[in-house]
Amino acid sequence: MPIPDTSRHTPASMDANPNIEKRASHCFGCGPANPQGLHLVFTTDTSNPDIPVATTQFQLDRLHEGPPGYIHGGIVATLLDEAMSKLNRPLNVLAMTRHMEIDYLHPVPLYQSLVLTSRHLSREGRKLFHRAEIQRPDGTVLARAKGLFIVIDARLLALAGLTQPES
Ligand SMILES: CCCCCCCCCCCCCC(=O)SCCNC(=O)CCNC(=O)[C@H](O)C(C)(C)COP(=O)(O)OP(=O)(O)OC[C@H]1O[C@@H](n2cnc3c(N)ncnc32)[C@H](O)[C@@H]1OP(=O)(O)O
Repeated sequence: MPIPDTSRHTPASMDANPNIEKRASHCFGCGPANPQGLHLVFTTDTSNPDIPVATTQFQLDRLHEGPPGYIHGGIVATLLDEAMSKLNRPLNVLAMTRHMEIDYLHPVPLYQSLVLTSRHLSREGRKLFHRAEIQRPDGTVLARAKGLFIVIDARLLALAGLTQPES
């Protein structure tokens, strides 16, 4: 019997380390340990600490195809969600996506280098409002999203058997 590939088959509940950041190494969007993930690496501009901006460049191939030659719409949503989620740590919170809405303005092409960027808009208590865009290098916006993220408190994290990130 073949030995299971633990990078794919170990359930999160069986990971030894409860630290939330170490567990994030298999995140489909940004986890370096996920062999099928997107491996997105963001640069975060915190020159205005109240309005962080996250940016990355990416290029996908047919593994993520939807319409012939273009990225699947669900993957477009993943890209936009991932970019917005990268604004939470610079704001010193853990937060999860509660709601997002997407405008698919143009098909998003495979095999082209594209720019994915996100920006924090505002905060109301535990509600964070962000936006994100996918652009061609010439600035043409192909898809954009607005997202509502809810701050996860330590109690909820503990209930899930997880611990806070190391500061
Ligand atoms: C538990 C595991 C923890 C893991 C931590 C990982 C951290 C890092 C992970 C990185 C992940 C990367 C990203 C990912 O992929 S995250 C993965 C995808 N997201 C999820 O799985 C989250 C699932 N949802 C939940 O678990 C709960 O909803 C949470 C815990 C988030 C909040 O549940 P809770 O029961 O506490 O609250 P609520 O849901 O009733 O509502 C909350 C508030 O939102 C308001 N509202 C709702 N809709 C709208 C709207 N359209 N416009 C304006 N406002 C709206 C609503 O009125 C309320 O406001 P208020 O009444 O309070 O004023």
